Amino acid sequence: MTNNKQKKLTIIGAGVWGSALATLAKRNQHLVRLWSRHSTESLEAVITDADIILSAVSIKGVRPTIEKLQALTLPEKVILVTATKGLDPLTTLTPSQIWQEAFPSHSIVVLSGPNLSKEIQQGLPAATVVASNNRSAAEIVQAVFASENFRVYVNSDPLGTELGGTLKNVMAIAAGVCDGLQLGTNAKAGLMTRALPEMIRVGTYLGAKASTFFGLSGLGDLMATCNSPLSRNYQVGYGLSQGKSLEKILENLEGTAEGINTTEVLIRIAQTKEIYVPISHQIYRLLKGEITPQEAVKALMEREPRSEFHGLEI
Ligand SMILES: NC(=O)C1=CN([C@@H]2O[C@H](COP(=O)(O)OP(=O)(O)OC[C@H]3O[C@@H](n4cnc5c(N)ncnc54)[C@H](O)[C@@H]3O)[C@@H](O)[C@H]2O)C=CC1
Ligand SMILES: O=C(CO)COP(=O)(O)O
Repeated sequence: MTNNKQKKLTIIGAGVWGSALATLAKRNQHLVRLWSRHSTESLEAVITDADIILSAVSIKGVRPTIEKLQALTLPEKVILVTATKGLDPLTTLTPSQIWQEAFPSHSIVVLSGPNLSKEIQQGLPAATVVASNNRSAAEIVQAVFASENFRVYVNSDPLGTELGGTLKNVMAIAAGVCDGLQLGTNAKAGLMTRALPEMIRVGTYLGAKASTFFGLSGLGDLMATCNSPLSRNYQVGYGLSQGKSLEKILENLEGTAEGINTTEVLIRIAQTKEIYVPISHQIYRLLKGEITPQEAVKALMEREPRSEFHGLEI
């Protein structure tokens, strides 16, 4: 039996994040259908009558998922939510930009925040952001997920919200290196603090609001991911600091470390647009095997002296 508040939600992507989001919505008594490309049921069947379709696939699944949906009929009232934290290697676009391009008449909502999926699955308290140009669509998604253990905020900067969650993955790799090399609390504080203006420089260049990066999806997710061994991106950095090869680290990684692809795309953007991204640049060289973790630290420390808020308008 359905009531007015009960929504029909289809989640595409049954990885750890899609599954955690499904748990949250089910706890709120919504009708949830979780689908992955390996499901036996057809995508057409699981989106029938959906009020909301949420995509929690990794970045490489975004375009294939959109193509499958474009081949089906999707009424304009269906709200599309993207929870992916990545950048498209083909176009450098964010997932919400790709979704909006493919479905120009639909409301697109970004869901992003400090949300390590294992903690969410355990029912530990957490907060997140839903952001959209269409506030009422964001509020509908807010109501679907909000509970006593999951506090959901709304904002009107989907791009900034999305880029906070995406760019911090590169910084989480750096944080894993920092902890793995036992560089100490001062170094970690310095790294995380300097990470934020770097993210803001890129984000504002791409059209995001600087203030969004001080919220849950920017600073909040930066703190969560850079401080938790649960983060796959952190694990990548930590593994590299222990002399493991990237290939070996990925063999044992549970799920996707989006920061690897994001670093590559980000460096392409930064080089073309001449954006100063020193931390990301060293992570890029480290991931490529061009330098050791120790050399990355040395390169960061030996740069020309600069003023603290150079080039930043906050
Ligand atoms: N795990 C977490 O704590 C959080 C993850 N995220 C983001 O959510 C996204 C998914 O992350 P996880 O669930 O952790 O990763 P995962 O690796 O567990 O799951 C990835 C999902 O994407 C699907 N997928 C991959 N390639 C595909 C393709 N070519 N076509 C169709 N589907 C494809 C997989 O089937 C799987 O369902 C990532 O962008 C991640 O950054 C966001 C917040 C928290
Ligand atoms: O985005 C996340 C937490 O908010 C998950 O981080 P990882 O993808 O590094 O595990």
